[in-house]
Amino acid sequence: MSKLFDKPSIYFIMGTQNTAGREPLMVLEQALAGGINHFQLREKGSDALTGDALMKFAIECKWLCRQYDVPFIVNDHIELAQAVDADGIHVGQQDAAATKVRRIIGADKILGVSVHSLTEAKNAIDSGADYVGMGPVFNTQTKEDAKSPAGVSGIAAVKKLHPELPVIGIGGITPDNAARVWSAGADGVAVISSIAQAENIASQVIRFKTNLKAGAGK
Ligand SMILES: Cc1ncsc1CCOP(=O)(O)O
Ligand SMILES: C=C1C=NC(C(F)(F)F)=NC1=N
Ligand SMILES: [Mg+2]
Repeated sequence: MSKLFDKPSIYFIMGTQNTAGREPLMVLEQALAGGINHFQLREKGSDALTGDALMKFAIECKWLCRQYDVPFIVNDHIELAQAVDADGIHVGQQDAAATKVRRIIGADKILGVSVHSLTEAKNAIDSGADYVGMGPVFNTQTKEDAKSPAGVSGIAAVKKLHPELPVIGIGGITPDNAARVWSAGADGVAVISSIAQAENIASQVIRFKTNLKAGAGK
């Protein structure tokens, strides 16, 4: 299997509440056409899909990702990830313990863990995480209970101690600041609103790629 995060990964994350009223599957298809490298279904909030509607939506997202050979990751909901045979699951510190999740999903699925410190990063590695997400890096309105922006120092610190651990930056990332996350050593950038709410979604993904490639040269 190719390296999970061939640098720099554009990791698109979306739920039905992030698309500013546009058809979510159209948004995902456009992002895939633009060349995202990973997709995470993060269905949260009061008007989030549930039950059969969520299951149906998740299956449709998964098949779109399959058409573009992009890993399909489910946030939080292990049972949903299992039910639709997702490629992986992403859990936060308040979700099921990563060790338990790894045992449930098995060795071949992707396990991502949100971390906010070196200790949490170490625990994630010991729990069998394939990558960690760190943020919010910049200001974000997308996650109501987000911690205050931490900048890129945490990413640099984790990469220094664990150079082999893929680290994804998240929170307020746009084409204009993505290179800063990249030059701090991140293996990829996770993006919700800057892609999901872009005028032209595919071109916005291409803008991320172009700016990251340019930033990589620095
Ligand atoms: C899920 C999450 N975790 C930390 S910030 C964030 C939201 C990121 O959304 P956006 O890319 O729109 O700032
Ligand atoms: C809260 C989150 C933090 N990081 C990530 C990822 F980008 F996948 F690492 N996803 C999340 N849902
Ligand atoms: Mg969570």
